[in-house]
Amino acid sequence: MAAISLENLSFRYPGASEDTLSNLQLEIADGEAHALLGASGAGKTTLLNILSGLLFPSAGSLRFNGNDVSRQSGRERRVAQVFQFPVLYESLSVAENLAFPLKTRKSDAGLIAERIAYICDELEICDLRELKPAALSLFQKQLVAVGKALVSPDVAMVLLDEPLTAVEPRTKWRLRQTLRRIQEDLKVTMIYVTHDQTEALTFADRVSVLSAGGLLQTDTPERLYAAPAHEFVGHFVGSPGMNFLPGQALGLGDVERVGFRPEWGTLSRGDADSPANTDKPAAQGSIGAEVLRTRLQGAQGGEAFGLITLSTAHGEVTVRGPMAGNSLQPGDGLQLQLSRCVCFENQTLVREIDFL
Ligand SMILES: Nc1ncnc2c1ncn2[C@@H]1O[C@H](COP(=O)(O)OP(=O)(O)OP(=O)(O)O)[C@@H](O)[C@H]1O
Repeated sequence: MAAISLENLSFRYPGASEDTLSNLQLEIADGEAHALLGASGAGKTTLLNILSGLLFPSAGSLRFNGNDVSRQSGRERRVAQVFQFPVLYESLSVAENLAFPLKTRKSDAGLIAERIAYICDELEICDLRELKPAALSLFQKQLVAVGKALVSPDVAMVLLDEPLTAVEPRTKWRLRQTLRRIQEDLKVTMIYVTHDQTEALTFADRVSVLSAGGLLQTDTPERLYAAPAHEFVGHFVGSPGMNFLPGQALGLGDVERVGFRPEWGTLSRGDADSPANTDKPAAQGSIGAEVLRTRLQGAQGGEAFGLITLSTAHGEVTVRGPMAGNSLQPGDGLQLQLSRCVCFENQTLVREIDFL
């Protein structure tokens, strides 16, 4: 397995006037489960193609275990890839499909048999060995494709390109869990490329958020959530994303903007001294608000629970929490108390504040 490092890596498509990827700096540890997360057009496919050796960087370098592999083919780098749609030979059995990468490298029969047994055991697909792909579910086919990627004993890294795309919806979570288990068991360096934050945050040890060809943050899922380095990350990660208000709204006039997650707010009935929709800065961490609308999501501990959109003097915000027996009505005056917020200058994180 390999540690991967990108050093000031940039890429520009021939004829383009701007770089599609600019100055990427990234260190991925040997055996790490890493996710590249970004919206459509962020540059994920371009970076994936650079990692797999289909494209070469225009500037900077890509290193595997310290060796510059920027100009090597995927085969030389020993990169294996799992695509959105399982790539299997329909005329070959599962065992023969698994053997294929080793046969093309002229591995000896003993090693091939040993590796197929090992992979089938690890992926729990021993009962599928003699079946042809046509007899398999999409879930099973993708599992075999993962097996093909892992079968070579000297694979340096496995790239997973939106691997759940083609799998039946009800088995997506199972494949994601299986991938995670395999990664942990085999300690393979895996890079999972996706636009889906749930997939990225539940699969990876660390996630890199890519936007407009730049890396905004590389961090653990917990830190991405609690301390987004950039406002875009706060907005993009989480469902719904982070709320933003001017610093002055919370009496934090020394910072430009504050962000808080819907989960970081609790609501209480407003009092006469804290009317909603006034410009008066509130005590730090507390602000007057008025209910705009509510959206029931379910119940927790027998109490209605959902999203409450509030109007404040400084803009709308959304809070997740109990809906007081669903008795909240549009127009109700409330007090919003935050447990935590993060502060931004020029869209960049400058301070984290825990109020409680
Ligand atoms: N062959 C190409 N020539 C010129 N520009 C390209 C080419 N391929 C992609 N691009 C541009 O590079 C940028 C990044 O595209 P890329 O496909 O890497 O993004 P992505 O994050 O994978 O998006 P998606 O999830 O939609 O595939 C886009 O602006 C795209 O238009």
